[in-house]
Amino acid sequence: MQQSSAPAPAGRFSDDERDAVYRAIHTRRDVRGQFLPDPIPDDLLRQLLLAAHHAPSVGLMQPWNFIVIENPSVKSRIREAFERANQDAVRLFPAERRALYSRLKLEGISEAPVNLCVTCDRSRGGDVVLGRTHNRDTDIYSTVCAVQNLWLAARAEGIGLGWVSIFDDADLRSILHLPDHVMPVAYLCLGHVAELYEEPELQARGWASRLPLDDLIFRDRWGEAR
Ligand SMILES: Cc1cc2c(cc1C)N(C[C@H](O)[C@H](O)[C@H](O)COP(=O)(O)O)c1[nH]c(=O)[nH]c(=O)c1N2
Repeated sequence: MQQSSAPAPAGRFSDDERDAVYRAIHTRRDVRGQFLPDPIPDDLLRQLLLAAHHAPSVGLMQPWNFIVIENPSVKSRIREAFERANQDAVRLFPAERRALYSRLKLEGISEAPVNLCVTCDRSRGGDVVLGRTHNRDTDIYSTVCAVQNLWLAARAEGIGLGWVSIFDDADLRSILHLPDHVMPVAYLCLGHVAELYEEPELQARGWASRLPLDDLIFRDRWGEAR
């Protein structure tokens, strides 16, 4: 017999619950330099990973894996990979931005007690996955949804999280022994934090700023460039 579970009524959030969700969204920050050395208890880390694991995914593919990295020698190889990539990165910016770029702290690999690589197993679910038939990259999008869930849950738990993407993919693959069908999607640094920036650190440091929302909304103006 086929099993089914009927949809339950959509419970409304209380005002406090709703405010808490928005607070997590609006005060979530990318953390690089504010990590404390205190360890993250295993059950708390598991809670965060459970939040990630409840992300939406194409065809319920759940293509993610979570590689937990705490070993200092692995971290130090990752840090070296970052350094190599970052030396290339700085040269790509116009000369007048390079000094500011070089002053930015863009990772907390060694300081964060836990590093996490969130990967996407592109073969999970077989060749044909519902919803992925016409856009193969939806598995990667799903994995990014898991990262965002993790990021928001971490914020609610007082855990800082920083995403580091300045790597040569081949370095991450080789250090973490990833097979070809597994893609490293996000390299994350996690740890307790004493304080958080009130605005994106890149904005506080004059690198970029949040765009006005109204400039990004297009409604019934299909003829116009966007
Ligand atoms: C895909 C992706 C990749 C990266 C980032 C984010 C995302 C989504 N961010 C963090 C990014 O700079 C930050 O989110 C924005 O500046 C906005 O700041 P808040 O996250 O709101 O604090 C980031 N930060 C950093 O210091 N080094 C990095 O390599 C990256 N890479």
